[in-house]
Amino acid sequence: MSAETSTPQTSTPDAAKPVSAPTPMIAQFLEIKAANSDSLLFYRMGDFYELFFSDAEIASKALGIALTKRGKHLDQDIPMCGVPVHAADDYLQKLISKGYRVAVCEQLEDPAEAKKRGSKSVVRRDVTRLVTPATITEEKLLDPSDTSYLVAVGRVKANGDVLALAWIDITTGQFRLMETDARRLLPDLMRIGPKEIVVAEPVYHDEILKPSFEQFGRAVSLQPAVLFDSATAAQKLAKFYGVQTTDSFGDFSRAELSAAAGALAYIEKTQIAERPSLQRPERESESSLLFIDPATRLNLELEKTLNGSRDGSLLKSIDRTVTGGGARLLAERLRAPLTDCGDINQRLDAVSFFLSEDDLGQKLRTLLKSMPDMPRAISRLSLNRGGPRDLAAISNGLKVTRSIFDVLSACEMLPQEIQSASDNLAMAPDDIHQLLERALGDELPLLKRDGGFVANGYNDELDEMRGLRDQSRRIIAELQAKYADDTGVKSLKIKHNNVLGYFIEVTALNAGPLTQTDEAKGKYIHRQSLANAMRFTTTELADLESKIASAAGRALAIELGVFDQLRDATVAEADGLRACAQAASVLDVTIALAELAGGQGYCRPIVDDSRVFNITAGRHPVVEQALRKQAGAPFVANDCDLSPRTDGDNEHGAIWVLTGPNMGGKSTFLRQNALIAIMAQIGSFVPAGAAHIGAIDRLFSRVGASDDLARGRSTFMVEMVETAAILNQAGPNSLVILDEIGRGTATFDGLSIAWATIEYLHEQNKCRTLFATHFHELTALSERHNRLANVTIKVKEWNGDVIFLHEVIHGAADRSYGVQVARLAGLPDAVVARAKHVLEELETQGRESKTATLIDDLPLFSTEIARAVENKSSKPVLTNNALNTALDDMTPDEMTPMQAMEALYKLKSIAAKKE
Ligand SMILES: Nc1ncnc2c1ncn2[C@@H]1O[C@H](COP(=O)(O)OP(=O)(O)OP(=O)(O)O)[C@@H](O)[C@H]1O
Repeated sequence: MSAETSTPQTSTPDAAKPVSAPTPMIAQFLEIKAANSDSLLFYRMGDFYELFFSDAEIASKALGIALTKRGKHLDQDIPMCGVPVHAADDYLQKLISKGYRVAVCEQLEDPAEAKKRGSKSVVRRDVTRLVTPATITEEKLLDPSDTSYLVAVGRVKANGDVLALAWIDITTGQFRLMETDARRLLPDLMRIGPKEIVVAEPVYHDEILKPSFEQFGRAVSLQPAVLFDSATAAQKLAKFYGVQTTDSFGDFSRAELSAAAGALAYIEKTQIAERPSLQRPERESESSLLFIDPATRLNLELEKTLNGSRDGSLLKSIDRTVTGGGARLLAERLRAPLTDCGDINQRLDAVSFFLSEDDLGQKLRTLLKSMPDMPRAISRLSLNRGGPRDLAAISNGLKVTRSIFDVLSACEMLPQEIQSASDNLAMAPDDIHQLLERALGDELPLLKRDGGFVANGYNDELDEMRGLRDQSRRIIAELQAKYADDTGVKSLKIKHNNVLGYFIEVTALNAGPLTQTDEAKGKYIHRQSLANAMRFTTTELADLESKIASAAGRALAIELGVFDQLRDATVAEADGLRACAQAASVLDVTIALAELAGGQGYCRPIVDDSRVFNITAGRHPVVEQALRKQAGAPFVANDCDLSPRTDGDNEHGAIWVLTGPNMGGKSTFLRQNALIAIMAQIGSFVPAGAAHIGAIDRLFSRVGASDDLARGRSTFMVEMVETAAILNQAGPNSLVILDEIGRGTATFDGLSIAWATIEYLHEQNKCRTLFATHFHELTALSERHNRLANVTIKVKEWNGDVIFLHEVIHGAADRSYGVQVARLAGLPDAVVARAKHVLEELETQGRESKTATLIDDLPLFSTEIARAVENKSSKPVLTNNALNTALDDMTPDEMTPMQAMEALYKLKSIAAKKE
C-alpha cells in the first residue's frame, strides 16, 4: 500500500460485480492480482510477462507498447499487453522510475506437469518478487555511483514520541539505525537520500510528521503498523541473522528496533523466498555529523543542482573516484560531513599522504580501475539473482584487493586511515578467490542457465559429459559427410532447430536420391517439406541426438550444481568480502581527493575545536572549474574571516554584512564559504590559499529564491520559514549564510526584518554569519555591534558602464548598480533611461540620513527583546477608543467586499485623527 499521493493504483476489473465463470487462467490471474492490488502484475506466460485489464492499460501507456486483447471476461474484451522475458529489465526500470511497483509472477512448474492434472488445469504460478524502487538489484537497473536506501520509520509512544530510522541498502548490504525526532525527521531523511520510505499508516498520518513524508511523494509506501512492532522486533532481528539473541549487535532503543523490524519485514515481503545478505545493523550518532538543514542541502546544490541535474553540483565537480563503491562512499561522505576533529584530521592525513606519494597513489588507482562492484555482486548472489559474472566479479575483486594489499604492505609508514583499510584487505577470504579462480572458465555467460562457465578440469563428471557432447558433434559432422557420399548430394547438410532437433536437409531438386528407392525411403525418414527444401532423419541420427541431448542436459545440471556450491561458499564470506570492498572504496575516495587537491591547487584546511573561520584566497569549487572550462577570466579568490571577536568575557563568531552590486559575486562568495566548510569536514582539501575552520556543528543557509506552491507557501513565506528555522536552531558553533533576507516584500518591511534578523544573530545565536544584502542601510549596524563588519564587492565604473571585479573588500557599497545590470540584460533603452531618472530622484531624497536617524532612534536590541517577551504574555490592548467602538460595530461576515473596503477606509480615518 502506498501513500495516497504516491504509487498510481491499479485495479482488477469491476470488483463489485461477481466474476461469472472466468477461464481457469483468468481466475488464477484475478486471485493473484487481488493479493497484489497495489502493484502491476507481470504474469509469466512462456517467454513473455503478460499484463491484463487495467494493468495492461497502464503499462502500455507508460511503456509505449501495443495494447491488444485476449479473450473475454464478463462479456468484455480483456485488454492485454506483454513484454518479452529477456527484455523485462528495461521495462521494469521504466515502470519503477515512473513510480509503479511491479509484482513478478512466475510459472512454478513445467506446463507438462500441469497437463498431467488434466487438460484444463493451469500451470501453477505465484508472485516470486515485488519490484520496488529500493529493492532492485539488477546491474542494468542500478546507478553504480548511487546508493539505494530503503528507510523504515519506527515510532514508540511510551514517554513522548520517540522516532527512529533504519536504513538498508540491499544492493550493498549496509544497515544503519539512529534515533531522530519530529524536527530532525526531514533533515535526516534528506541526508540519507532514500529511494523508498516505509512507514506505518498512523505514523504517516500524524499531522506533525506528514509534511516531512510528503516531500518524498511516491517514494513513501504505507505499511501495516504490525510490521513495526517493537515488542517482537529483537526476535525478528535475531531470526533474520540466525542468532539466538541480538545482544552482541549493540544496545538499541525500542524505537530503533521498531524501525529495524519494519525495514526487514518490508524486505522479506518484497523478496518473498529469498533473503539478502545484510551487515549487522550499526548505530549512527547524530552528534558526530554536521547537521545540514534540508533547505541548505538543496540550495548549496551538493549532489544535484536546483533543477535536478548532477552536472553543476559540488559532488560532480569534486568526484575523481574510479570505482562505483568509491563514488557511493564519496556521495555518502558529502551527505554526512563529520564534526569530530580527530576523525576529520585522520581523513586529511590520508589525503596528504597520497598527495606526497603520488606514484603510489597512481599505482593503486590503476589497480582500482579494474575493481568490480563486489557488494552488488554479493547482493545478487545472496538473492539468487546472480549469474556466473557475479562470481567472476568476486574472484576478480579479490585478485585486485590482493594486489592492492601487496602494494600497501611494501610501504613503511601508512596513515591510520590507510593502515586500517590495509588491515581489512589482509582479511580477504583468499580460499574463495582460489576456489573461484579454479572453478570459473574464461568466457562467462550472463545467465547460469546458458552453461559453459565452469572451467575444464574442475569437475570430472562435467568433463566427461562435455567430452561426450563434443565427440557427438564430431560424429554428426562425419555422418553428414557419409550421407553426402552415399546419396551423391554434395550440398546435403545436417542441421538443428528447436522443433525438429537434428535433421538432414537437401534442396527439393536434390531430394531424389533420398526418396526414389525403397532402400533410400527406409533409411531417410521424411520429416518436413519446405518450398525449396526437404528434411529427413535417420534412426542413427535420432540415436545420436538423444545421446547429445542427455550429455548436454547432464552437463548443464552439473554446472548448475557447481554454481550453487560456489554461490553458497561466496555468500558465506559476505562480511569479509564487504570489508575488503569498503577498504577499496576508502582508498579510492582518498586517492581521488588527493588527485583533486593536486589538480585544482587546493590546500589542507586546519580543522580544530575553536570557533575560527578564516579562509584566505577562497574560491568556489564549481564556479572556478566552470570558468576554467570556458577559458575566460579566472576566478577571483577572496578572503573571509568570521573568527571570534572578544565580546565581554566570551568570544563569539563574527558577522560579515556583504553589500555590493548585482552580479558582483555576493551569492558566489556566500556559497563558496559554506562549501569550503563542508569540504573540510568531509576530510577534503579545500579551494583556498589557506583555511582555518573551527569545526561547525550546524550549517544553515538561506540562499536562492524558491516557492513551495504545492504546500501553499509563497516565495516570501518560504524565505521566512527558512529564516525562522535558522534563528531558532543556530548555536555558537554554527555557520549561517543568509542571502538577501527580506527582498520578497515591501522595502521597509524587508529592511526591518533583515535588520532585526542581524541583531538577533549577533545577540542571541552568536554564530559565525555571512549576510548579503541590497539594503545598504544595514551597514550602519556595524557602528553599534562590535562583532559585525561590513564588506563589499569592488566594481569599476567606466564610460557609464560597470565592470565587476568580484573582489571582496572591507567597506560598504553605496549603490547596487541594478540599473546598469538591467541594461546589460537588454531592458529597452526607454525603461533604462526612465529608471535612471527615478533613481536619481530617490537618491536625492537622502535615504542615508534616514538610516542615521533610524540607528539613533532605535533602542538597543536587548531592550527590544525584553519588551517582546513582556508583550507576549499580555493581551494586545487597543488604546484608541473610537477605533474600538468602530470595530465593535463591524460584523465582517455580513459585509460585501465593497462594504469591507469602506469600513477599512473609515478605520484609517479614525486612526489618522487620533494621531
Ligand atoms: N570571485 C569571482 N570570480 C569570477 N567570477 C565570479 C566571481 N564571483 C562571481 N562571479 C561570476 O559573477 C556572476 C554573478 O555572481 P553572483 O550570482 O554571485 O552575483 P550576486 O552579487 O549574488 O548577484 P545578484 O545580487 O544579482 O544576485 C556569476 O555567474 C559568476 O560567474
